[in-house]
Amino acid sequence: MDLSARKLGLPDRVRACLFDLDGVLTRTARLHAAAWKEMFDGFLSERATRTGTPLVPFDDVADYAAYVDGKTRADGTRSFLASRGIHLPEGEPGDPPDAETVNGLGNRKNELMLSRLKKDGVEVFEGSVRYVRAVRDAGLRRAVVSSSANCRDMLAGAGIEDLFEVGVDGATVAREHLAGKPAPDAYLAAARALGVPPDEAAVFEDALAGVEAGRAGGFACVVGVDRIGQADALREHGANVVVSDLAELLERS
Ligand SMILES: O=P(O)(O)OC[C@H]1O[C@@H](O)[C@H](O)[C@@H](O)[C@@H]1O
Repeated sequence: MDLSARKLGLPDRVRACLFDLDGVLTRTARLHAAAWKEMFDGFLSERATRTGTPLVPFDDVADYAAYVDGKTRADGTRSFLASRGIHLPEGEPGDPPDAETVNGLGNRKNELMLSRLKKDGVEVFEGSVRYVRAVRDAGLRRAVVSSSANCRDMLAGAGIEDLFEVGVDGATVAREHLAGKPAPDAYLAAARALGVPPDEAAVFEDALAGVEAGRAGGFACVVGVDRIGQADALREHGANVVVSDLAELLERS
């Protein structure tokens, strides 16, 4: 029996922990949600004026959780637009931020996100950092698995990059043509890079698309991290256990 994993509130067979970034390790999910709202509301309002239809703004809680949270920038853009019956051309990665394409809107959101990051900086959840240190001290392997192409900069900005041996992020997903969350591919790639089979690895996620990815990958345990009162939805989408802070897992065991 491996007592190390048990002290971390995880099944005995767990040898690796795979952490999402935004909303699990760093307090950046609300910055993403605000940047998405600013971008989509600008786009929707121009469109409403042009077509003479009423403006229904982006809901930064409900729309964010259902269509955008946890997904890559392009998948989030497409998914929300589809929920409103809007289909735009893909365009090119280098499209200017005023282009009416999936890439153009994504680039517009990224400009807004980067200026918010510059202003607010990257704050961590202290309980999460304490937990990751306990995971390291127990001798378990550690990876970050994020859909964000800004993941490396955010880890560096938060000063926690040294805690992780492997990083699979939005840039990796694009470069290696992986399917984004809710597909399990990014988590499976991280487990493979650590040399640990999925049924000996735990996934830590705050997004519905993220816990779905954990369930689809056949991981030993999917820990849902509930920051916004969506514990039931996290369970329905694949979490085996839900906590409001990772430090709770240390206190439990
Ligand atoms: O636009 P980025 O930084 O590449 O991030 C993509 C996505 O990354 C995910 O981690 C966030 O949950 C989403 O909100 C975000 O949209």
